[in-house]
This record gives sequence, structure tokens and C-alpha cells, in this order.
Amino acid sequence: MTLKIENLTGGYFGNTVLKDVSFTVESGELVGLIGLNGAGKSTTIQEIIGLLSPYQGQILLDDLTIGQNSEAYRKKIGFIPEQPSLYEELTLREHIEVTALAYDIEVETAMARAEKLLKTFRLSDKLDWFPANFSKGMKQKVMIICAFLTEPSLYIIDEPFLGLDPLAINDLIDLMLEMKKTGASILMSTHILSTAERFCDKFVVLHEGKVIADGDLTALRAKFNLPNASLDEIYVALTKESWQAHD
Ligand SMILES: Nc1ncnc2c1ncn2[C@@H]1O[C@H](COP(=O)(O)OP(=O)(O)OP(=O)(O)O)[C@@H](O)[C@H]1O
Repeated sequence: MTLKIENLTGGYFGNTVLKDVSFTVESGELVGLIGLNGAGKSTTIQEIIGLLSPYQGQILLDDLTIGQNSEAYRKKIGFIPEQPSLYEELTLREHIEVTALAYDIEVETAMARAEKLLKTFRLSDKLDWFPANFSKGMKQKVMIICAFLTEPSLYIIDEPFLGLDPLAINDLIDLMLEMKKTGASILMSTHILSTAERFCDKFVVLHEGKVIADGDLTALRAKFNLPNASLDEIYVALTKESWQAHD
């Protein structure tokens, strides 16, 4: 599946945050969306998942826009938000069942898929627990399990590493790499640049609502004439005024 963002201008009522944003996430690609606080990463994600509507431009999943068929569009996406949001009155098992219903997956199939994920994230014995009894990291794991069991063609993952322990971060990365191999596209926003540098195929650098760089590490190093620089070093250089001189 290809996610194509074309000349997207958008944001909130009275606050146009994104200005002419364009980038692509190809099938089998893991793309890191990076930028300073307030750069527009979460706003971009909200536009993609349909919580905001573009003022101009369009977002295509293959050839489909949300306006053409919102249900089909949404079912292609698995979204893991930065802040876990669970139903306080539903158990972990019921969260899996509700996810299955929302995505038209047989409950048995969903439970079978969830089994492996529950084991990976060490939650197999907590199926009858309510969110009130989970730690923040455990809640985050429930969100991850529910997103992955739908096996979407596009994963949108907002700041996945906050609140997860190092073991869970590794498990999540392994899962992302596995899904990538099956052809899924993944867009991940993160401030953890050392991890992004190791695992992302490509980076989209947002600054003040605009894409200021887009490409793999080799392309970014070449474009900004910073041979051997880490993503972190490139990023710091890019966000200083002087980057404009290179463009
Ligand atoms: N609900 C809202 N209404 C109006 N403006 C908003 C709203 N949410 C965010 N903004 C503004 O949009 C801009 C981009 O915010 P956004 O949350 O997309 O940044 P971000 O790159 O995700 O930042 P962070 O790294 O801090 O999560 C900021 O200037 C912010 O003040």
C-alpha cells in the first residue's frame, strides 16, 4: 500500500499548521516523521487518519481518499496514538473483541492473532483485567496489540517508544520489521533519532509545518553536505536557520 500526501495544507480552525506538505510512504517502507515540538507531526497524523480534513491538497491510500469511501479508507489503517486511550469499562479481552468487530474480523481469528502478540508483550494472563489495573506501558501495549491484530496495510504510530520498557521497544521494532516484510507501510513519528536512524528506510523532516527534507540518511547527508553525520547531527543542523542556504 502506498500512502501519498499531496500538497497538504491543513490544521485547526484559525490555525493553519501544515503548509504544502507532500511525501510518500511506499509499500514495505518504514518512514520516520521527525520534527521539533510543535512542528506538525501529530497534526499530519490526524489529517491522515481523518480526524482533520485538508484545507487544500489530498491524502491517498493507493488511489483512495477518505471522501470516496471513509469506511474502506479507515480499515486500511492501524493507528497507535501517543497517549493510550482505552475503554475503562472493558477488559483486555473485550478490547480485542471490539477491535475485531470494528474491522470486520472474526472474533476467533482476532483472538488467534492476539495470542502471539499477548505472549510477546507478556499480557497473556491479563485478558480479564480492566485498564484501571494496567500501568501506562501496559496500556500502550494493549493499543499496539489491537492495532497489529487488524493486520492493516498502513501503520501510523505516534511516538511509540515513550513509556515502553527496552524489552517492549525491541519487541515493537521486531513486529514493525515483520509487517514491513509482508508489504505493510509504516509511518512513525519519533524524537528518538538514534533508533529512527537504525530502523527507518527514510525520513520526513517537518519544521514549522513544512517538509524541509525527505529521503534516506545517505540522501540527507549529501543534500546538506554533512558526510558521516548522524541523523541527530543532521537534524540539529537542519532546524537552524542556515539550512535554507542549502535549498
Ligand atoms: N487542537 C489544536 N488547536 C489549535 N492548534 C493546535 C491544536 N493542536 C495542536 N495545535 C498547534 O499545531 C501546531 C503543531 O502541533 P503538533 O501537535 O502537530 O506538533 P508535533 O510536531 O506533534 O509536536 P510534539 O513533538 O510536541 O508532539 C502547534 O503550533 C500547536 O500549537
